[in-house]
Amino acid sequence: MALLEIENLVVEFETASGPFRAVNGVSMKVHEGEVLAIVGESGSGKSVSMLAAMGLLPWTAKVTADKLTFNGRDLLGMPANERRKIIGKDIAMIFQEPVASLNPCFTVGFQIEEVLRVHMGLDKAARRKRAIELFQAVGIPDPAERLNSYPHQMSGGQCQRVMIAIAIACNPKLLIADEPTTALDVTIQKQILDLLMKLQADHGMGLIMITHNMGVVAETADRVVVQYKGRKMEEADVLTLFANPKSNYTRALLAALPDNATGDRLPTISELFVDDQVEGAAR
Ligand SMILES: Nc1ncnc2c1ncn2[C@@H]1O[C@H](COP(=O)(O)OP(=O)(O)OP(=O)(O)O)[C@@H](O)[C@H]1O
Repeated sequence: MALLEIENLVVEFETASGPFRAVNGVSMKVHEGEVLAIVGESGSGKSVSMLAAMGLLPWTAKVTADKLTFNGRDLLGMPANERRKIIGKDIAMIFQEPVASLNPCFTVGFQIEEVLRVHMGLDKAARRKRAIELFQAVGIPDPAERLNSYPHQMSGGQCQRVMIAIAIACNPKLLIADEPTTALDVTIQKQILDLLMKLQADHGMGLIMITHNMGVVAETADRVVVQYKGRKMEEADVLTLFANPKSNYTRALLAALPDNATGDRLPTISELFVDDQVEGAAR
């Protein structure tokens, strides 16, 4: 059975100029221990698809799907309090802006221990012990001391490590990483990706890697979903996608990689891809 199964997901936002369809009939599956990359340019609906699955969109979003299940359980049909028990525990998410994702008013120790209190029911001493273990696991030096720091006292890379520690605190079955390295320095990006891949392998988690970066896809993914303007354009295992892309949009994404540049100037996606091909999108 798939860990997360999505069929024909549609997300519409109510806006001042009328309804806006951000996700248009997307389907995908993620299995235990599998790394699925969702790739596409900014605005293609990658984050909104996953926030919809997590139930984290604002009330202006209308979410429908033929199927939206986690471990066989219907996420859309279940009461909000049931869903909250799954989100943050069995499914965890990390975001692009690690500093902004943490609460500036509380120490990072308080924030990780709160997750352990709410979802795991650990007492104070057990929470502290586990928090130190988790900080060690994500490579934060002097973990016992660092627990007393506020987010602004840590670098972006350290804050992302804290976010990852919080995300894995309850041993999730599925981790959704939304552009986890985009806001970080290039040298730190590789360290964070390596850390995520190590944790995924050690814990056998399913991992959904949302990215606009084909390099990240090549380094991490088993399978890839390519999205454009809210639609799924293509889905393939990573080797097939790079060797034999089916959709023109995927070909355009690959041709825009610096390694594939042939002339003086790198072509843009819009030069390489004509939009009317979106009608041929995969379901
Ligand atoms: N609350 C909202 N109200 C209205 N439109 C929204 C809302 N949230 C997102 N959108 C729109 O939905 C579309 C998809 O956004 P989404 O964030 O999923 O894109 P993305 O592919 O993840 O790109 P990025 O990498 O830039 O986040 C965008 O056009 C965005 O402006």
